[in-house]
Amino acid sequence: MDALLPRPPVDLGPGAVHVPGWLGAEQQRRLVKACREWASGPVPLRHTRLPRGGVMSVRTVCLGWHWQPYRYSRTADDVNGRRVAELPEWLADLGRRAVAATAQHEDACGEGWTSGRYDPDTALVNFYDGRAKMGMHQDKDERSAAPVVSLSIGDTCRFRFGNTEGRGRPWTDVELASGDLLVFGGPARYAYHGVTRVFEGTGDPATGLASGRLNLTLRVTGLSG
Ligand SMILES: O=C(O)CCC(=O)C(=O)O
Ligand SMILES: [Fe+2]
Repeated sequence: MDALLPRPPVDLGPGAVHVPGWLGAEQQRRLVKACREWASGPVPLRHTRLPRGGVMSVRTVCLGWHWQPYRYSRTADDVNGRRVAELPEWLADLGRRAVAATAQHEDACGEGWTSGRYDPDTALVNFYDGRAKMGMHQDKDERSAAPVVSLSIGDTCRFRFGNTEGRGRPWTDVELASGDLLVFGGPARYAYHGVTRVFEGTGDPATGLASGRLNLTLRVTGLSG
């Protein structure tokens, strides 16, 4: 299908670019395999607990830094207290290539996002089953305004990209399919966004993921230590 109907990159407003089919089949397989390993430890894939007692429907494992609402730490204090796995250099490299791939959109983004070296130090790996969703939120626990690089594998989802003012409209709904890249930085860095639906059974099992959806976001925490 991808080859039959190539989908060109789309700007989702200043600072946000969606590049369909950016990851090749081999890269997707490699990522699925790696995610499976990360999901088994040292910190297991888990439903993140929210401060008010709820749990997120997605399951998450973190690399480099552990995220829990609403901070980063080196150890997974809300799971098993262990230090999270390192963010591998090959994944940081993939993030750099992702940012470079969207460089032609930089003009639309005001402040340059490709001017410095992109050095992500954390990745959040989210797994969605057919019922999982993610409510509208900002990625704002990082102390750096560097862009967020998002990679999707498996089932297609409906991703809602909103505005920086609040959870409501205006927003743009896009379908993120297996292999798609999304980068948001500059004026879009603090835009609200979420996943309203996963379309079960739309992923290709050849990726190694028999069902569900994986999303990896690479970020710069701006933290040290
Ligand atoms: O799954 C996605 O596409 C978005 C994930 C996300 O927004 C997050 O992890 O903060
Ligand atoms: Fe997010």
